[in-house]
Amino acid sequence: MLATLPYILSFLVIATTYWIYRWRNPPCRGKLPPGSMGLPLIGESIQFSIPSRSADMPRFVKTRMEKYGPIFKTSLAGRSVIISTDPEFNNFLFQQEEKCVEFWMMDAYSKLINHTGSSKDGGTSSLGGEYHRYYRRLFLDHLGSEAMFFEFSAKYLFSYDPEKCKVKLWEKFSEVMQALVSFPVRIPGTPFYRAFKIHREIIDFLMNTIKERREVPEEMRKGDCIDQVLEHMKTDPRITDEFIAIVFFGFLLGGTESAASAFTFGMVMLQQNPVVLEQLQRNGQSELTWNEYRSMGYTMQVINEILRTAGPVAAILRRTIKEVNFKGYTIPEDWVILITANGTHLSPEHYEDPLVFNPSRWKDSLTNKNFMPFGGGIRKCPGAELTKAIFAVLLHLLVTKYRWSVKGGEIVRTSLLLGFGEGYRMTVSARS
Ligand code: HEM
Repeated sequence: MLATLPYILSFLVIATTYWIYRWRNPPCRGKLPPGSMGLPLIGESIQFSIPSRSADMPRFVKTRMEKYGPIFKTSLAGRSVIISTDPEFNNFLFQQEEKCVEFWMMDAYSKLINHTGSSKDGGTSSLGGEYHRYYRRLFLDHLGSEAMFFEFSAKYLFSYDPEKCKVKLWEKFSEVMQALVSFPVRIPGTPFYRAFKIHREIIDFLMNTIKERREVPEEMRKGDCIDQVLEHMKTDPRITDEFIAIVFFGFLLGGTESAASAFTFGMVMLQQNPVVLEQLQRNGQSELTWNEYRSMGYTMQVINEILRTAGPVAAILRRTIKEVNFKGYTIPEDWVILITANGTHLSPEHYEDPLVFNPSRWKDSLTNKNFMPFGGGIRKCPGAELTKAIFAVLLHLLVTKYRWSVKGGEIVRTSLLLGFGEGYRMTVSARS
């Protein structure tokens, strides 16, 4: 036995060295983008999750962009990942939906919401591409241009009343969001475990709401989204209560947090830039009508600038379903690509003085190829126009009817989200 020990040890050393080598140099038929795969197994997950307390792009992205350029590799939560801040590559990827890349959620997120959109997994066990199609149809058919942010959306979807309902949905959603990039292990005490339990509570709450509504006589229903869904259910047996609960969960999680945090960020920026605020006030003297909205040149410039600087959706995730070749790099199949518009919107290469809040930079055109706050291609945010309309109305009301001052707070960015630490405290009072 003793005689074989040196052989066993040598074998272990060689196998471990080879494993580490393979970890650092993943197999690829061409040239992978530069970058570091970090430590075996955990990769660079820890560095990725460290928040930055500034309005600038997340530190994780900034330091790597400076070192490696706009496209780089890393490893996060057990996955091989390419991060792209290159607008050309991002626009290329938006056009490659379902050809070379597909929608992807971090493993923790898919496990949390019991949803895998991946064709590799055969679509989701129960939902898959159907989830996406139903989701979009329901959104565009029903929400039209009236819904707003979290509680407004919840009210519109299923007549949720935050004042009367004992379940404080918003607080629960915030907790779930904090666990979106975590290792998907269901061990008590971990953020994932807690988020998993809260997610189940929310789904049960939503399923219960659907069940209760079913018992209400048709003539007494509220005409909200649930009522429409109950009609669909009569003719389509695939639409179950759980399916709808998951769709609503997706709506609330996907849109409302981004819009609310971008708007909060905008209020802070306006307070810090009195010249912009004054110009908005001058523009907003008349009553707001549809024609007025369409011609709100400066307001639209302010909205663009809020979306550019706030960048509430810091990551759009895709998985390669085929090898992707771009600008001399090869990205193998089954890698995750994290598209971060912040890396473009806050880069001096694409915007002069990117941290300066300057709506006038949009005076000649409100669009350009380096501006993608709502993503692009077939997955582009269906709430984009709605968000801009709501922002326009809210800004108009705020600057004409109210004054506000920021009492304290800080901007906290992670590589995925825009947040405000303990919250931003503001006082808002009506103008006399
Ligand atoms: C500042 C506000 C918002 C920003 C920056 C934003 C951004 C985005 C982005 C980048 C995507 C694409 C994700 C991807 O390609 O994987 C997306 C998708 C989506 N957004 Fe928004 N969004 C905002 C507001 C909203 C609002 C208010 C709603 C609804 C009330 C909404 C509903 C959705 C939905 C349902 C999707 C999924 C679309 C799909 O899967 O095809 N968004 N959003």
